[in-house]
Amino acid sequence: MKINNICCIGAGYVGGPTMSIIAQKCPDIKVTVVDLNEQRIALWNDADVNNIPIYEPGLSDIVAEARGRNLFFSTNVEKAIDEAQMIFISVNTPTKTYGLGKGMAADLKYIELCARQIASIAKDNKIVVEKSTLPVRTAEAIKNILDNTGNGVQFQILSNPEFLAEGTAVTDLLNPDRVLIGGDNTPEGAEAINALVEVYANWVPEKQILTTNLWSSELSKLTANAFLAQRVSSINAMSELCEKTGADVSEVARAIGMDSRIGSKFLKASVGFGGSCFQKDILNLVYIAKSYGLNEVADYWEQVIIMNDHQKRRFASSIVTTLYNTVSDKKIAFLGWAFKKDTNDTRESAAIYVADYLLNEQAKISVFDPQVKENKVLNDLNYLESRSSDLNQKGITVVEDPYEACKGAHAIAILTEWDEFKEYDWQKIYDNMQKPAFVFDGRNILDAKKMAGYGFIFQSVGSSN
Ligand SMILES: NC(=O)C1=CN([C@@H]2O[C@H](COP(=O)(O)OP(=O)(O)OC[C@H]3O[C@@H](n4cnc5c(N)ncnc54)[C@H](O)[C@@H]3O)[C@@H](O)[C@H]2O)C=CC1
Ligand SMILES: O=C(O)[C@H]1O[C@H](OP(=O)(O)OP(=O)(O)OC[C@H]2O[C@@H](n3ccc(=O)[nH]c3=O)[C@H](O)[C@@H]2O)[C@H](O)[C@@H](O)[C@@H]1O
Repeated sequence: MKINNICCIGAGYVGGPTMSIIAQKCPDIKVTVVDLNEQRIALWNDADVNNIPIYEPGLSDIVAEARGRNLFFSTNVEKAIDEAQMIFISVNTPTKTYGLGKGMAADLKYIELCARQIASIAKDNKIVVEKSTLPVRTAEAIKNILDNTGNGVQFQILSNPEFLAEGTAVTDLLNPDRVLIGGDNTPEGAEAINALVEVYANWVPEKQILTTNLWSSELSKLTANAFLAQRVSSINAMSELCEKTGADVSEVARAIGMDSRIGSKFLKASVGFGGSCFQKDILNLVYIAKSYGLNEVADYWEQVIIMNDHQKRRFASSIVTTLYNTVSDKKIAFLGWAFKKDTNDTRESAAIYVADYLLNEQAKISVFDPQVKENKVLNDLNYLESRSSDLNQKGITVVEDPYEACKGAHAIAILTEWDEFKEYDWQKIYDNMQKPAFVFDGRNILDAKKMAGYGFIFQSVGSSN
């Protein structure tokens, strides 16, 4: 079957960039991205393409090329579903905040809503593609809903998890290590798999397109994220030991990374991983393992989260202890709020938790992030419900100039590894701070010797300097 009309439900960090690349690489396919969020869709359609709602290097050029040609953003979900042969579900699957599985299981209510909507609208056979990250065996539930509430048309379910990382979404999508497609082991399943393989084959070499059964595909996504996060927690665990022993975690990472069995990527010690997915996907994995009675498996993976929480807390507490055990009314500058560089996404960013800790200690925090605006910072803090929004607003200010953020501060904490932080005039920053002036580099991006040369008392993660 040749696909010429695709719909994607969910115009977020995955749906938006993924569909933009499909549209760019497959000009013969009409791609419509739909979302219930009118404001988000309006921004995707903004005449000034620089206003698209997601900051990703290179993305606005691609949207400019394809939008209006074969790429469309719309709130008319029904029409797009009706017209499409293939429907990607790319909605959010956050951790449940209520009821059974609260705090661990994935909340599948948005997925179920999509399935019910597709079932009620579809008047011809459709291929439904799980793009969202889902618990293993979700396809079974989706199929049940589609088959039992539909209009008697045939549905094929595919699992096609997304492996892009934010900040590098465009290059990851253009040159993926692999594309994974899982489907039913039936002739109809194979036909659906082939239809999706053909879409990707427009730009991805076929040997990099893996096809598996549905459950392997669903579980591979959770496994990949668990392994990646586990590497960060492993190196962060070693960072604490380095600080005690005089070893330097960057040197250790380099030494072990040259072992080709270990590999050098994803070994950067940090203030802790953030992002919308690592924590949620591991908690989901832990929940699934527990639900099968696999308690040792669950405990093993849960430790990755426990270590990450510890890393964020110990970074924050070391600021307090180093500043003579009190930060009350002291100005602490935060450079960075996003969970990593080159994105405006702040979900689960370590910065939020470090700020929360310091606000409990009555610090006054001044934040600068090149891509994050004030309302997002406040929303992130309010979401934790640690204190009233009034108190959050009193404790934190967000400024548009890094030098202003640091002016008069007792300490600076680097929370995101934005490249521009390395280029600042650190002597000028030092001169305008309270003395002694402290820098806590949660991303190990600054040179310890140079920073000491300017006069700073400098601490980085995983080194006793
Ligand atoms: N953010 C990332 O880098 C990656 C995310 N994923 C997975 O992809 C999925 C989506 O993640 P994001 O794009 O980050 O989420 P997001 O929250 O940025 O976007 C999801 C969008 O779906 C929309 N939506 C929800 N229910 C809807 C409905 N019934 N009809 C129409 N629109 C609806 C929401 O309004 C929202 O705009 C999640 O399962 C996530 O785990 C996978 C790989 C990477
Ligand atoms: O499922 C998802 O959402 C995605 O999750 C991650 O991508 P992302 O969270 O966007 O970004 P990463 O580059 O993985 O970074 C995650 C966090 O780990 C931190 N990190 C990463 C690497 C490292 O060595 N050290 C480290 O502290 C980053 O700063 C960031 O806070 C995975 O890398 C993607 O493959 C996956 O598709």
